[in-house]
Amino acid sequence: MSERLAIEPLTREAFAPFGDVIECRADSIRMINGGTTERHHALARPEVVGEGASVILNIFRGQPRRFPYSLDMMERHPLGSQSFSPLSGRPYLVVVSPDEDGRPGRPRVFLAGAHQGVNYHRNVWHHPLMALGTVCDFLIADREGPGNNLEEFFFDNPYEIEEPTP
Ligand SMILES: NC(=O)N[C@@H](O)C(=O)O
Ligand code: NI
Repeated sequence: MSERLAIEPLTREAFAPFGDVIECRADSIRMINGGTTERHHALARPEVVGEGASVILNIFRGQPRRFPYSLDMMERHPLGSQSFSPLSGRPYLVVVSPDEDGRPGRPRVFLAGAHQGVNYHRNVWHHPLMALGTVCDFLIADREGPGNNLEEFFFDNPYEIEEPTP
């Protein structure tokens, strides 16, 4: 019997140990363009390390996950951060874990709204993209460059995630 993981609402505070939430905030506003535009400034800072590395922008077109979902692995990117910003107007799941002696600890599952992006800090354990309901596009900022930027870990006992209730 797999251990079921609860789904939490995504908040800046709860996600802080793992990265940034990219969403409009009253304290991030800078009025620009003659007062016609709110600039929500520096909500996250992409990070890449290593000679010849650069930050790139990508679009991921994700297939929806099926539920109940068996969470059997996590990954991390030791050489760079990775951000996901939804482009399709739908919520999605974000799954992260603390590091425990080089392996992911108990995962935490967050339900992200269509107005919320996330930026995983460098080397933070997370599950690959989890789109919900239909094919969804996401704008991704992550790293291109030399070296291996992907570490995966497979659990001996997968966890289970139930379908999120809307
Ligand atoms: N492989 C890849 O670029 N995607 C993953 O890193 C992910 O977090 O979805
Ligand atoms: Ni990733």
